[in-house]
Amino acid sequence: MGMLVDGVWHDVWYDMKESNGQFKRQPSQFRNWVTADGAAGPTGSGGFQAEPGRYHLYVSLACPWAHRTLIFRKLKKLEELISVSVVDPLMVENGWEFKIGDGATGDHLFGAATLWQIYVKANPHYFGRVTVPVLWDKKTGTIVNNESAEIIRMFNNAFNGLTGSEVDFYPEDLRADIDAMNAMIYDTVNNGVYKAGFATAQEAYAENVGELFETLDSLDERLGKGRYLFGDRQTEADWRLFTTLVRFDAVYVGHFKCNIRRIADYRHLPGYMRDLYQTAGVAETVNLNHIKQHYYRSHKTINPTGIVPVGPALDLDSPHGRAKPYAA
Ligand SMILES: N[C@@H](CCC(=O)N[C@@H](CS)C(=O)NCC(=O)O)C(=O)O
Repeated sequence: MGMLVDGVWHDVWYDMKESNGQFKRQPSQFRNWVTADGAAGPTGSGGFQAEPGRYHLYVSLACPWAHRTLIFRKLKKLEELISVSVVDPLMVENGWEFKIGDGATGDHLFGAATLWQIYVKANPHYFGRVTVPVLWDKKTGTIVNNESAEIIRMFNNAFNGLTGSEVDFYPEDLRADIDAMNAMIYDTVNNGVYKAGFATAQEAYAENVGELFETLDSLDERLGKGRYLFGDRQTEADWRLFTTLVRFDAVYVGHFKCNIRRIADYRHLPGYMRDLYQTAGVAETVNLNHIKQHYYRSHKTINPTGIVPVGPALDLDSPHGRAKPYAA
């Protein structure tokens, strides 16, 4: 684990002294958008037109943020258009590394050894953390964007003219509600588990765990009234929640000490999670081995022995029971 300082790699853990033991996630720095016609998106500059074969995704199968982009690539029929390289699950002194085997693919574009080398290709003076996912432009040789929330928005619509995909996970009439739901889920659930797990002060940990379970309790209640977060319409908000839920009992309960309840203990969340998991194509994006290997072996300050727990036994393929009574 480390960061780049003026393009030079340094092996350093998160500095939390300034923040009273609270984990603060750094904003992503590459913020251009791929658009249908190459016009600039909401941030950054233009010149990144949706074209088959032009873009490449760098992901970790362990990472919940990168996982969103893989799900959207699958559901939006982008597999033929956007290629992917998968990093090794272990992230230690060199950060994310490229190795081949057991689901890790190596770097298909440059044969690089580490992800930081890709960041330096895009910006030789890059200063900051080296995170997945990364959306790379083969044509101009740079990183278009390294913010998963934005990459999934691009995938949702920029390539529709090429794929013919019409499914819309961010429909106009629900946008404000989806944004509000995302904000709550991001802060207290997606990032909430990290804020609990990386906390180095008891109070910071307890506060974040409390907020996390308050949100999970309220979501469980909401999911008693509809199949998805917005009734019978599957949206971006469901997929953003899913990537944390599917890691929860295997990793966050033990490794991040988010252990007031398991997802399995809830009434509606387990079936909801399996429903999403069983959506065509999604199971192939879930790699519980990478997930467990990454967290338990990479965070030496949390789990110094690097022992990976054998359990829990999860059955994501069992019937989800969610299609009724919610179907109209
Ligand atoms: N805001 C980013 C966050 C991505 C992120 O933090 N990824 C983690 C893996 S789960 C990472 O690569 N961390 C490396 C580091 O912080 O040094 C996004 O959603 O794309």
